[in-house]
Amino acid sequence: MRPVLSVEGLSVRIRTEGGTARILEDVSLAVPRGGTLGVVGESGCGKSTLLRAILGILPRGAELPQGAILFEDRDILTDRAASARGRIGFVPQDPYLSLNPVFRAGDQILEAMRRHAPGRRRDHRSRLVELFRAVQLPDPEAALAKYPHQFSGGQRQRLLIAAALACDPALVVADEPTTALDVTTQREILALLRRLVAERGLSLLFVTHDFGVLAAVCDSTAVLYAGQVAEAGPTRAVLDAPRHPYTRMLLACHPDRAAELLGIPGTVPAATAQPPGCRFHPRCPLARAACAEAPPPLLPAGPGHAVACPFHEEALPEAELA
Ligand SMILES: Nc1ncnc2c1ncn2[C@@H]1O[C@H](COP(=O)(O)OP(=O)(O)OP(=O)(O)O)[C@@H](O)[C@H]1O
Repeated sequence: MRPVLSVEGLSVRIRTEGGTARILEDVSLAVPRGGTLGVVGESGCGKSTLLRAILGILPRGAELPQGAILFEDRDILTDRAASARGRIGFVPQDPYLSLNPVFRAGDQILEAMRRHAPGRRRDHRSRLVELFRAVQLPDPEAALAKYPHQFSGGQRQRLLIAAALACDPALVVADEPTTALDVTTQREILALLRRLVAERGLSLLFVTHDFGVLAAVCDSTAVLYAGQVAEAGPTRAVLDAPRHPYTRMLLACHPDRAAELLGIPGTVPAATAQPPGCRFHPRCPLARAACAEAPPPLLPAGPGHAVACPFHEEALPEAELA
């Protein structure tokens, strides 16, 4: 079956006063229909920019992206009529910042439903109550009349998940939707997302910097480093048998996978000063001259598993894995 979303050779650049920020470079990945893809990487590696490109909301100064973003087989970068607006649900990172405090939460979602699918208010209303029930908001009828501050953080995130589902999207993209929540609530929201994917056949693109979250939700994973895909494959293969030196070093820092990425020695380069070739080479213990010459292609590393490093079979020095 063809993927619901297929990003092919996507490059995103933004002009800034400090030069051109080369944020994403030749990124390819796919979200299978009814499947979940996680995109993981350190802060600044381009996760949010990837989502913005998919949602068609790149910031001011962005050049026309190179490559293609095929959503239900049409390129939403070039085919205006194929615009994905309203057909891709979005769950934002911070439920506290994503609702207008002066309007009832239900009205805000109903307004969005009306914009995307004109129809009778009563029908939208009953669909929203059904969605509130599906995301397990207590007393769904009463929830319609409440203001955002009358919900807890976890309940607000449930509201936003309901909002993302309201227009019956073919794909839901979620930008670290549990980061702002406490651990227990985080677990509940992840369980909810898993259940919705299973019961509603949702396709989900999930951005995170937390390997634990990734393992809990995503069937497949793409590891992003400085705007390039370092490694991609089934989540279990990427976590249990990581191939790229970057993934191996990250996972060695967090053997229990429960912690967030704290990073490895060095920093992600500024987007205006990306190194040539493999962008990880200045931090890589396996690097050699060739790594600075051209970006390495993704090479097969197992069933459905690919790695952008020709030296991925070499052992890393012990010190890097301590
Ligand atoms: N509008 C912009 N203009 C210039 N550079 C930008 C802009 N937006 C993002 N960047 C740069 O692009 C790179 C990737 O940023 P992005 O926000 O996509 O990363 P991220 O992986 O989502 O990070 P985080 O996990 O911290 O949210 C960073 O170096 C960032 O400074």
